[in-house]
Amino acid sequence: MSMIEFHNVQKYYGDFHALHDINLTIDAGETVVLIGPSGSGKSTLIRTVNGLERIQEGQLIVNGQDLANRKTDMNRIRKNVGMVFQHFNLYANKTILENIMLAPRLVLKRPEEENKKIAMDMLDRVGLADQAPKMPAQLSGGQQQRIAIARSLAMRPKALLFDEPTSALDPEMIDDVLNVMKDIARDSSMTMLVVTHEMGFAREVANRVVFMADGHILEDDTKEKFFDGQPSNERARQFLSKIITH
Ligand SMILES: Nc1ncnc2c1ncn2[C@@H]1O[C@H](COP(=O)(O)OP(=O)(O)OP(=O)(O)O)[C@@H](O)[C@H]1O
Repeated sequence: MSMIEFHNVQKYYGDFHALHDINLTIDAGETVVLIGPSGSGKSTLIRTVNGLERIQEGQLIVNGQDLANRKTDMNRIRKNVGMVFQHFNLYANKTILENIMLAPRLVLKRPEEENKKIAMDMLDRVGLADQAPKMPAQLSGGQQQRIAIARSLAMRPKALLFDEPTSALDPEMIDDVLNVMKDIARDSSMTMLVVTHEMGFAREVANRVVFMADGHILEDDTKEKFFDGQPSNERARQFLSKIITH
């Protein structure tokens, strides 16, 4: 069953054509890594999936709902599709536990006791159950990003979008966040679309690697073909050799 389907999608910012004729299908449970040079449209593409950016032409079906249709309820989409950003934006004046319980309480009206239990389970899943009573500023950047992931998981989404989740972190914290993401990716019930330059993550857990440049998808391969064979697109080959040697 497909979770995300782009059919001939076009996206413009004013006159600027940011996404050109995007066709991409992601099945439920798949992990897809999206790569490409700066400005190629990766953030734009990922942000269309939960309606943070609207598309102008084509069809975008997420969890069975058509996002091109203005009548589609975006709140329903966002309940099922979580997003983790580069900057985690936790509420500074609330404890870690409160940060995680807030959205399920307000959006899902989840009963308090159950909400707390799920929040603690998710904290445990990201290895930070002992941090529950602390304030965000008492945690490192890597820990805060793991809290942001737990916060998304607490909504029990069907899909998670990650937009460069480790690129604002100090190097020694990156692996802790990637390990949490790998654990989620191995859970076959979760669909993941991840913008990252961390090719170790892609090699280990991605089902597919998608390469974008100038708003076009130029390559969409299984990870085996992408890493062990050769991407057929010349720009994808060049990009790959650059990010792997650096
Ligand atoms: N709100 C906006 N208004 C106008 N142009 C935009 C807007 N957001 C992005 N763009 C342009 O769209 C293009 C794609 O940007 P996008 O951020 O999606 O690329 P990206 O591949 O994620 O880049 P990076 O790796 O640097 O984050 C860029 O040329 C960018 O300048």
